[in-house]
Amino acid sequence: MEKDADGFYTPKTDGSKPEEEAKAVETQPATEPAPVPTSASTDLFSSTFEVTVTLADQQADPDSPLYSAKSFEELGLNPDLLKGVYALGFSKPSKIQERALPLLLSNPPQNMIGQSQSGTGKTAAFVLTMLSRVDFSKNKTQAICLAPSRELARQIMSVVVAMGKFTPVQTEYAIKDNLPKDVTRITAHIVVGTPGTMIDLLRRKVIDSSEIKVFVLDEADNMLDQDGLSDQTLRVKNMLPRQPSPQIILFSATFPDHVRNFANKFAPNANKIELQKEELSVEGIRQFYMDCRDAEHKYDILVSLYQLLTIGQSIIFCQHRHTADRIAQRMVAEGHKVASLHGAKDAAERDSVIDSFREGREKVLITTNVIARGIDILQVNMVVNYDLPLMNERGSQHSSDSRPDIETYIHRIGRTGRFGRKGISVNFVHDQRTWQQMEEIEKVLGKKIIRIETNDLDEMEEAMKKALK
Ligand SMILES: Nc1ncnc2c1ncn2[C@@H]1O[C@H](COP(=O)(O)OP(=O)(O)OP(=O)(O)O)[C@@H](O)[C@H]1O
Repeated sequence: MEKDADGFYTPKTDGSKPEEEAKAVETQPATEPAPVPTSASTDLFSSTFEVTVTLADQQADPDSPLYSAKSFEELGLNPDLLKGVYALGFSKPSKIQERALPLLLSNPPQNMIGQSQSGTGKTAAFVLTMLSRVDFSKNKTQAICLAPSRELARQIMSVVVAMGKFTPVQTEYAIKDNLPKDVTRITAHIVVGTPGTMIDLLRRKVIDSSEIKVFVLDEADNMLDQDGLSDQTLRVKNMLPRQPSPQIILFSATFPDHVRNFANKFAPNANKIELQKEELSVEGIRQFYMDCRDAEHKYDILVSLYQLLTIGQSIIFCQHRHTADRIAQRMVAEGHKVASLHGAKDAAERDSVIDSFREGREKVLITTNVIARGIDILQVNMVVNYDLPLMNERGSQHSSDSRPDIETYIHRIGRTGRFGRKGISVNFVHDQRTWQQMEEIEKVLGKKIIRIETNDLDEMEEAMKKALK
């Protein structure tokens, strides 16, 4: 894999589509995802802070989710995929990769419900399975993958393209505004997208589902949650072949009980890899909170944190789209450089904002739950919960439910501390209610959330430095 000076790789451009199919659909997506950084084996964290623990140390520690006793060679991957894995800079599998891949690749194919902490390499496990199961000699769609956001679908695609670099794989997106309206046929081996567009393509028979043999749901608990995308996900499943039914692969860092039951029905007789409740959050993420006087004070504190937010990169999560926009506009008007991203922006703008953040051109991203899950940007060392995530944001069924949304909290803070790196999260609380919500999060996760004085930025900086060491 070619890396540029900053250690980024360039995804393969797939121009190998036969002529007549190329007429039906452009093989290249309208917007290419930004390159995803590779994981150098020891260069964990490039900021002004010194890092003392190396990835190699963590991968040798049996208590770490990154630990593995095996090598990639021992996991049954074909040589072209091994080349792809090594070209990405992976030297050893993580625990979830070591455990899941032999099960995922064994024959006859079996379903999988796999859980592992954020940033521990689930994507590679399901991407390698899709690539392993495709018969490249057939120009038919054989694997589909659904994710809850276009940003995540684009990121997954960049991993498919990178890991499949030494194979003739053809890929296509099923995300809004990425295909010509009059497209009549997609023959790409692997299609990655979001449920609405995937339904549309299957319904119109643009994707012929008859040879689909792998069906992946990333962020599966979200894709199967009644308050989330379960209706749409079910519709996709109902359009896939019944006999033989595809191998169904569900992955997430969280599987709350109410979704797990449904997941068991959705992926019957699945092999299961589960986490205990106390293992849910990642060790390398230090959690803090700041006690703000009122809602307006939250804004002042955020602004006063700006220097710290830009040491590495930061993601600020708000409850509402308009809050994200308003904060971003105010900060920009006051001379700060920040970007905002949410689901009300059009596709082209969303792509350009996330790409620019991924490439480090923007250092502070103010957003909503739209990118709470899956997004993998190694330089993000700080997450701020400007508003805590609440159950009532999940959907209409919970419209008056102001309990904290623990799963979304875990995913949000998991945007930092990726694959053994250090990171910090800061929660803003500003009244009795938000205080109680945070206490509940603390209780459920069993991890101390440490107070930092809002008027002592030196303390904040010190605490940050310590947490990131
Ligand atoms: N074996 C490996 N060696 C080195 N780096 C790896 C390995 N596997 C994955 N990575 C890197 O670790 C990072 C996190 O991986 P990934 O995005 O798949 O996490 P995840 O488990 O899907 O997280 P989330 O639950 O947040 O979606 C990525 O940058 C990926 O390239």
